Amino acid sequence: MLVFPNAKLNLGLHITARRPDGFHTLETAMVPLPWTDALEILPAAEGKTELTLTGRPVPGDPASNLCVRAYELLRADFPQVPAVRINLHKVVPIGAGLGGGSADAAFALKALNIVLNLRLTEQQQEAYARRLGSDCAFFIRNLSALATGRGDELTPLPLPQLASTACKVVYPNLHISTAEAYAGVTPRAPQHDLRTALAGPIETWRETVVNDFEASLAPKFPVLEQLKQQLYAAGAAYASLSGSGSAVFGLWPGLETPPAVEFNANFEVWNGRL
Ligand SMILES: C[C@@](CO)(OP(=O)(O)O)[C@H](O)COP(=O)(O)OP(=O)(O)OC[C@H]1O[C@@H](n2ccc(N)nc2=O)[C@H](O)[C@@H]1O
Ligand SMILES: Nc1ncnc2c1ncn2[C@@H]1O[C@H](COP(=O)(O)OP(=O)(O)O)[C@@H](O)[C@H]1O
Repeated sequence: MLVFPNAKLNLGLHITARRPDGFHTLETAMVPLPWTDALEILPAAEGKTELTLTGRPVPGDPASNLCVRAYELLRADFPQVPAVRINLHKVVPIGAGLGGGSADAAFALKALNIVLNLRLTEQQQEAYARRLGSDCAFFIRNLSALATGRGDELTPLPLPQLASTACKVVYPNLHISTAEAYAGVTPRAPQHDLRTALAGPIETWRETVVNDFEASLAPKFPVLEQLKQQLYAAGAAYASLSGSGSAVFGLWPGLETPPAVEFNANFEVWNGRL
């Protein structure tokens, strides 16, 4: 079975408290971004589960790849399942705040559910996904949602303004560790109610929709603010860091495609619609 795990963007992100377990409570809107990897899961020819990686190099031991961890998690509960061959072609930038690894984990669970005929409900798949990462549960239903708690409590959040909006995502070739980014933030009460702010026209979001990672990352990574300013100079109605970065995106309501913008030649750019 061949699936295409897509990335996500965060629209606003409030880090509200540090929990005793070291994780943080947050509220953020998550929307699917159609920048995708390709993931194939097949019954294994021999009795051994194997992963083949192509495309962008994925840091870390292949045995700890989130696709393999998804399989191992299911096998612990369903020991009779056969071995599988997993082929992952990695496209989405890593350490970018685009949730690419989390998407691979969730899409692996969804594909394994079908290939191994496990008949898990979406709710059960979300429960497995949560165990692989805070962001993973979002990618099971893969619909725009308000995420609270650790980022895994999801409430549907339709955002009709995005239907006719062009989007540009810029990855400045910088790997930002999510754990380190959280460690640099001082939690605080939100200045605006996120749901109310996002109900307004996109043009108002510049004043009301904030990603709390931006202020703490800015001194260390000045390129992030520079990218936002470049996107605003090119007419974006809203520009922001996604998640814990380093990808920055801009939105152009009413446009089919975003305007061309000159970035450093080492940066990667995705243009399209959400
Ligand atoms: C910041 C966000 C916003 O959507 O996305 P990314 O920037 O990673 O894409 C997420 O909260 C990232 O979720 P995810 O990438 O799944 O994180 P996890 O694997 O669960 O945790 C990685 C590390 O981040 C920190 N962490 C994560 C989630 C959370 N609510 N509080 C935390 O403090 C912890 O230090 C944890 O060890
Ligand atoms: N399939 C995978 N794709 C990407 N990263 C993976 C994968 N499996 C494990 N990882 C690990 O997860 C880390 C961060 O993944 P990713 O979700 O892409 O970043 P972000 O948290 O910025 O959205 C990487 O440093 C990598 O070691």
